[in-house]
Amino acid sequence: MEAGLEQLAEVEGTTALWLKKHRLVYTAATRHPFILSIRDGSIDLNSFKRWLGQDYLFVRAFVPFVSSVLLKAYHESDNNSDMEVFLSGLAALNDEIKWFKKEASKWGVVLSSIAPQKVNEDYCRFLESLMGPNVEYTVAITALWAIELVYQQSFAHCLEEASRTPPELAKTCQRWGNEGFGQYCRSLQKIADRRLLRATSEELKKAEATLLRVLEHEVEFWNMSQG
Ligand SMILES: Cc1ncc(CNC=O)c(N)n1
Repeated sequence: MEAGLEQLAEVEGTTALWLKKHRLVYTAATRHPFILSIRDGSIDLNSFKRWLGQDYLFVRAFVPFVSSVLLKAYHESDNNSDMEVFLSGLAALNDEIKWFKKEASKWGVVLSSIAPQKVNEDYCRFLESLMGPNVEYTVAITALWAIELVYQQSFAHCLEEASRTPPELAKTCQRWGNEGFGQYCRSLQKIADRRLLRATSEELKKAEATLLRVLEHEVEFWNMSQG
C-alpha cells in the first residue's frame, strides 16, 4: 500500500519531506555561486566584505526574532527543553556579534557607516512579520530552523575535503559549518517536526509557505552579497 504524506511525515519528518519537495530552491540557497566561489577560492573579497557588513545588520535584527521564538516557547511549548535550545542560540549570537565586530575591523569594514541594502531590509521586515504574537510557535520555529540550516549547509560545504577555501575565510566558514552548529540545527529541526506532526492543516500550509519565503530571501541575500 502506498504511504500518504502524513504517514511518511511520522517516519521521516515533515521538514525533510518539504526539503525534498522544494529541493530546487533549497539547492539554490545552499549551493549559491557566492558560496561556491568561497569553496573554490575564486571569491571577490569586495563581495565578501559586502556580505560581512550586511550580515552584521541582519544578525542584529535576527536576535529579537530568536527572542520572540523563545517567548513563544515559554508560553506555548509542550516541552520545556525547547526554551533552552533557543537560549543557547541567543548565547551563540552574543558571541557572533562580537565576532562580526572583530572580523569587520580586520577587513577594514566600518560597521557604523553601513546602510542596509533593500534586499536586507526586506528580509529584516519579513523577520519582523514573524515576531508578532499572532504568529504560531510552529510557524516561527520552522522559519528559525530554515534560516539556520541554510548557513549551516552552505558553510559546511566550504569545509569539505575537496574545498579550496582561502585560509583567511576558514574561520568564517567554521562559525556556521562546525559540528556544534550542525547539532543546534538538528535540535531546531526536531522541535519543528514535533510541532508540525500535531499542527492543523492551516498551520502546516503557513509553515511550508514560510519555509519557502526563507529560502527565497536567503537566495536574494547571497545575490546581493555577490553584487
Ligand atoms: C542572511 C543570514 N541568514 C542566516 C544566518 C545565520 N544565522 C545567524 O547567524 C545569517 N547570519 N544571515
